[in-house]
This record gives sequence, C-alpha cells and structure tokens, in this order.
Amino acid sequence: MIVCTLRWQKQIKRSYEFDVFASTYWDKTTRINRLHQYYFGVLKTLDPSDVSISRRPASEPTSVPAKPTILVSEKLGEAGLDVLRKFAHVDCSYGLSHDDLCAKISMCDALIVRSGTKVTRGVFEAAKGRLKVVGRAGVGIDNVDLQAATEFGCLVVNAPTANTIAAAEHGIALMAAMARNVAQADASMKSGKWQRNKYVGVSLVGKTLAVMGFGKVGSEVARRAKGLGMHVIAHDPYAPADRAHAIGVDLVSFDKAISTADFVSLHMPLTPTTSKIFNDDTFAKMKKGVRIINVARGGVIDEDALVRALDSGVVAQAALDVFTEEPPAKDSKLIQHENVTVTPHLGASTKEAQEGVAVEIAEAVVGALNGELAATAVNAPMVPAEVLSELAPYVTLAEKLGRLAIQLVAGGSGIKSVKVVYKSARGPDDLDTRLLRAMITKGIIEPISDTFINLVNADFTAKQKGLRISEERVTVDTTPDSPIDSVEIHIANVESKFASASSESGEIVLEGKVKYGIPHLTGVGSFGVDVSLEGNVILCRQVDQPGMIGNVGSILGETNVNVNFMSVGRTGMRQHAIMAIGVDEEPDKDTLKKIGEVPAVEEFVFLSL
Ligand SMILES: NC(=O)c1ccc[n+]([C@@H]2O[C@H](COP(=O)([O-])OP(=O)(O)OC[C@H]3O[C@@H](n4cnc5c(N)ncnc54)[C@H](O)[C@@H]3O)[C@@H](O)[C@H]2O)c1
Ligand SMILES: O=C(O)[C@H](O)COP(=O)(O)O
Repeated sequence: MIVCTLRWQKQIKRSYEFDVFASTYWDKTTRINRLHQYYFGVLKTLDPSDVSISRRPASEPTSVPAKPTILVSEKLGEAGLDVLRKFAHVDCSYGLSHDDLCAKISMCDALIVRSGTKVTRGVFEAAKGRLKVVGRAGVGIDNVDLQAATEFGCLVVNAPTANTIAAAEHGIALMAAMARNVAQADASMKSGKWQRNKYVGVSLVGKTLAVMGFGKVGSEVARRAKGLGMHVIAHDPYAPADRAHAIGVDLVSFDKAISTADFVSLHMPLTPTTSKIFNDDTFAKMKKGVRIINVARGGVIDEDALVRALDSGVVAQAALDVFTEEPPAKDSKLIQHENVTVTPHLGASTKEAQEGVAVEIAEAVVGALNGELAATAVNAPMVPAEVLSELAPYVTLAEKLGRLAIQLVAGGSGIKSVKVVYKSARGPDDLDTRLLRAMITKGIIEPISDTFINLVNADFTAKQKGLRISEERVTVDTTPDSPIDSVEIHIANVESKFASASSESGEIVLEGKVKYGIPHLTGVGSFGVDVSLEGNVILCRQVDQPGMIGNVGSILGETNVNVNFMSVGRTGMRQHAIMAIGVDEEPDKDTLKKIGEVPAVEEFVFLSL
C-alpha cells in the first residue's frame, strides 16, 4: 500500500492510499510517474513535485491488473454483454471485414464470434500472442481454425447447449413448411395468385424420418417428430443406442437410414469426414421423392449434387437453413430452385436462445480470462474445478521442476525425451496428470524458446519440438488425502551442467514434493535435499565438513542475497554432500565466483526460477 499526499499550490489537499500497479517500482520518482499515469485523467493540474509518497510498512503493495479487452464481432444478447462489461472493456464491432478484424485483434485479449466470423490462422498470427480466448456464441466451431488456435495457445470455448431447442424447433418448422409448401404458397399469394391445386402437400404422420446425427439437436428433433406421429430412425456412429431407445428411436447404419427414409434431417457437425457426405452417390441410394432438411452445416451436402437430385426428382424437396458459402450467391441454382425452401441460418435465432447463448459464452470467456479451465473448452482438456484446486500447488511444482531440469542440461537443448514419474497413493484413474504434464512442458520449453506454453498448446508444442514426454504412475503406500506424493523428472541421454544431478543410470533426475501447500525440491540425482521452491536455487556439491553452510551463507550475505531455505543431503558422513540453497535474489557473478572458490566446493550451479 502506498500513502500518497497530493498538494496544490504548496497546500496539502488530500492524502490517498493506493495500490500501485507493480511492487517492483522502488525508486520514488518512478513511483510518482506511475501514479501520475494512473491518476492524470482526474488530477490534471497535478505536478510531479506536488506529490509526496511514503510506503506503508505494514503491508505489501498489491498489483492492480489492467482490464482485459474483449472484441465482440457479431451481435450478442445484452445479458451476455452485461456480464462482459463488469469485467472487461467490451468493443462491439459488428460486421468487420477480415482485414479489419486482423488490424484490431492484437489489442484484444478475447474475441467473441457467431458463425459469421472466420477466425483464420491469419487472425491468430495478427494477434501477436495477445489473444487468449476465442468464444463461439453457439455450437459449430467450423469457422474457427482450431489447429491454429492450439498452436498459438489460444483457448477456444463454445456455448453448446443454449440454442439446441431453437435449432430443433427450426428443423421441425422447416420440415412442416416444406411438406405443405408454406413458403411457395405465401410467395404465390403475395404475387396476387390463388393456386390451391398447385400446392397440395404431403403428410408427416406415418412417414419415416431419418435423423442423421443423434446429438443434442438431432435427439430433440426426433422427440418432436415422434409427437407428430412419424416413425423415427437415426444414424450416429458415436451415439449410445440406449439413449435412442429411451425415446423410441432405432439407431441404424448410414445406408439403411438414407434408403428407407421419406424425410432425412441432418444434424451432424461439419468435419473432414462429414464434408459433402450427401453427394451424387448417396442421393442415388435414397428413396425416390425423399425430402431433405438441413439445419446443421451447408458443407455436409454437395450442393451441386443436390441440385441434380432435385432436377431428376430423386429428391422431391429440400429445406435448408445453412449453406456452404454464407450468404450464398444471389443467383445460386439451389436457392432459386422452386422445390427448395430456405432461411438465412436462423436455427439459433430466437430471443430466448440468443440471450442464453450470450450469457453462456460470456461466462465461459470471463472464466477463461480469469485463468479458470472452461467446461466448454474445445481445444483443451476440461479439468473439473475441484480437481484443479486440489492440483494447484502441484501445478506450480511441475512447472518449477521443469524449469530447474532444463537449466541442468548442458547446452540447454537437444533433449529428445523426458520421463515424468508421479508417485501417488491413488489409483491411476483418480489422478488427472494432463495439467501437470502441460506445466512440466512449459517449464522445460519456455526458458529455451520464445514460445508461450499453456494447457492448450503444450502437447502440440512438445511434439513440434521433437520432445517426447512420457508419464509413469507408481502407486505408493502413503495417504490418499493428497493427490500426489512426489513428482520426478528424468532426462536421459544428455550431459548435465551439474554432474551430481545425474543418477547412476546417467539420467538427470529431480524430485519434488508439496509440503504444506508449498513446492519443495526433495531430490537431485541420487541425493536427497529439501529446499522450498519459492525463489532461486543454488546447488553445491562439496566434501561434507563443518562450516560449509556458514561459509557459503556469509558470501551471499555480503552482497545482501537473502537465503530463504537451506538443506544438505549427503552420501555418508564426511563424504560427498549436496547443499541446496534457496535464495530470494539472483547473486551477481562475483558472488557466484566466490562460492566456486570455496576449497571444499567441487561443483555448483545457480538455477533461476
Ligand atoms: N442452424 C443453426 O442455427 C444451428 C443451431 C445449432 C446447431 N447447429 C448445428 O447442428 C449440428 C448439431 O449440433 P448439436 O448441438 O446437436 O451437436 P452435437 O455435438 O450435440 O451432435 C452432433 C452429433 O453428430 C454426431 N456425428 C458426428 N459425426 C457423424 C457422422 N459422420 N454421421 C452421423 N452423426 C455424426 C455426433 O456423434 C453427435 O452425436 C452442428 O453442426 C451445429 O453446428 C446449427
Ligand atoms: O452452430 C450454431 O450454434 C448455429 O449454427 C448458430 O449459429 P449462429 O450463432 O451464427 O446463429
């Protein structure tokens, strides 16, 4: 806490207490300037010489993080915007061109889109590392380049549930409207005609509906179609049969579904496997006169093939909400086809769904910017909150062990494989190590590259750098109250800067534990040590003899380097020992040199955290 006294024309006007941005600004002038930057908008007449500052000794200054900026590139419900505005600067710039989006994105921490914004690799490149989260206010994430997001360490979250019913209702609406020529008859009447014979429709009751993709929307469509008296079958290679049976739906093969249905309703995501899955071949297998509804994604249909199937009468009608290109060309044969009913991607467009989606995505994005792992993460493992809080100190331990390990490798690179051993009283199913593996990867890679590593891109980056991280879980007989007893990092086939860190098998080995919530280094090579990992670490190998702790301690003390922890591990009395010293500051070169010159010190290394 800083106590700041402000004066106008040499009179003391007021004292304020501030949290300053960063506690590292020790000298008074800098701090005054810092406060000026913060308050200048309010105190325009203030001159730096009119501010006196004293640091309140009793408490530590805390940092005031700057508000993040969230760019919303498509219309989002007000309730969602309210959630965002409480936390961030919100820039609602709807309808940006791709170039304008790229120009803005490096000033944004998060981006919220619907299906109309293409979040390409170019967007991630233009973000220059600032973009942390992309929120998709809806289900389909085919407009976001997930591979690029992952490579750039950007989390992608979606809002997968709030528009399900809206989409299902739209599917049913399109099916009924198509079957009874509602749109065509409406247009005809509005052009002054009265064509009762032309628009004779077909009934839904008793007809077979094939639901292709029995997920959230597909199953809701199935439920509603049953209520309309239809016979419903479904195809979904990944859906559990009992969920389908529970609502009286049979799961069948793709060919069976398309060849027996009178109506085919599409509800699968657009993926490389489903792209153009409805094509000349598949239309040829359908019953003549079949009717097709698509509220999923335009790309699952080969649209030229659909036009051919409509022209030949194999497909009697189609009702489409989604298109390969959106908006489609005005003269598109498909859109203009008299047997086709179209809507401009309205499946999710109800007031209720849009408010729900907006809140769902706003909460996910705010949570992600706050460092929480989102439950709807698309490109990162989802770790439940309770697991996360239990693992928190081990996450810190994992990263620090990684950082220490890489600094022990001579040359600092050239590592091909790292083995991590988790010792735990819990069974393997009870121990989620993805987060720990990611943090070890972060600790190992960040000091030797300019890549920022997080849970999103850790595995990808390790693979890209040719680093294989293998994991082994060893069950030990300790208390299962704590998730992990110890974490070990083994790096094989590398030379160590500190020979004593290599075990008998020649691997660099470090072991760490969490004690009272604080990460500790507890093993180096074959030596047991115990040093809390709160600052930097000096490792010294020495001949075990009296006075060593005092000797090294006083060299550090002479240059005001504070020792926060010290421990000695030895092979035997008066034999070799390793002294592990935790230091708050980084000693200068001369101080380190003096430590190396202590006669009993055989080797030493400074490791910064
Ligand atoms: N038109 C709209 O406005 C609108 C609104 C909501 C959802 N959608 C789209 O609808 C689709 C479904 O959404 P959802 O929320 O039900 O998603 P979901 O993930 O709950 O369901 C998709 C289902 O498709 C299945 N599937 C995957 N590959 C398949 C394949 N090759 N064949 C058959 N099934 C396959 C999956 O197993 C899953 O059960 C998505 O494409 C989504 O983008 C569109
Ligand atoms: O995938 C979805 O959620 C739907 O296609 C809705 O897309 P929209 O948010 O652009 O309406």
